[in-house]
Amino acid sequence: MSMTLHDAGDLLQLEAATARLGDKSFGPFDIRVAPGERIAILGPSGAGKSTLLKLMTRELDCARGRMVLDGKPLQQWPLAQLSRRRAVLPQSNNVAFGLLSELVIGLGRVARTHDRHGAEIVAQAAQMAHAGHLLARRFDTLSGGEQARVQLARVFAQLWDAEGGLVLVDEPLAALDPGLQFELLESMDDYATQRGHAVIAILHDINHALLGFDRLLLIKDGALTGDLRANALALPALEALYGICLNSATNEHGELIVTPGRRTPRASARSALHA
Ligand SMILES: Nc1ncnc2c1ncn2[C@@H]1O[C@H](COP(=O)(O)OP(=O)(O)OP(=O)(O)O)[C@@H](O)[C@H]1O
Repeated sequence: MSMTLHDAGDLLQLEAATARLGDKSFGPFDIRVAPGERIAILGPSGAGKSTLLKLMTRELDCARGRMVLDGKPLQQWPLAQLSRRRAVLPQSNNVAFGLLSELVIGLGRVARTHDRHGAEIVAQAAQMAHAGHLLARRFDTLSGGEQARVQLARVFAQLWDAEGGLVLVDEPLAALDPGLQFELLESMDDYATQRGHAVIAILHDINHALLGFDRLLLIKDGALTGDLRANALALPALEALYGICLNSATNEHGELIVTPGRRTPRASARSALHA
């Protein structure tokens, strides 16, 4: 009897995927990603979020288990083909000294041999990432937030003319001011929705996760501790994940907004002095 190793509907499937870094083990992760899904990965610092993302991007090998992208084991994808199907924004990018932003964004297109519309796509991707005015600037002279926008434009350019792809991003909004964070959250959403791309993003901001994503993967101590819809029912699990309180409200657009707070009042040094 032949066994199906993946669900035909899945874009990405992790089957007991386990990573090892030094003496630490991460996983086993059992995760299925459907085409077009928007997934946020949340968890405390050092929990293993980037490690999980690196497994999904093939930057790290599975010590055990396996990963399947669109029906084919991830390891078997030829690199050029893979880069036309999935794009990755790592947590930090080291770009060769002196490259123009336009060229950095164009790096997203290198797997295409006859890229007739490449220049046009680079310009459009830059616009979408609010980096259109940075194209002629040297990347290494840009601020952290400007560099983040150029890198996001590179990711946009990579899968600009693809459909049903996978976008994996590690803290894409961390270096941006609050206004730009909302703008780029919207850009990522528009970009992915127009093309049917799934998005998996590591985030530290719970509000961004609730606002722009359908599903939350909660990571703690190297393991998946929750796989939930991104709605009010997820709040107790989020409180437990970070050891905090979340006060919630609904804004005038009907969106759920949370305010993180401490679980217990702060025992301040001042009150201890007067005790
Ligand atoms: N190459 C490595 N060798 C050994 N340990 C590592 C290695 N890379 C990461 N780690 C450790 O593995 C743990 C998980 O790291 P990871 O980067 O996945 O965390 P994270 O959840 O993304 O954290 P943050 O939110 O701070 O970015 C951390 O304790 C980290 O120090």
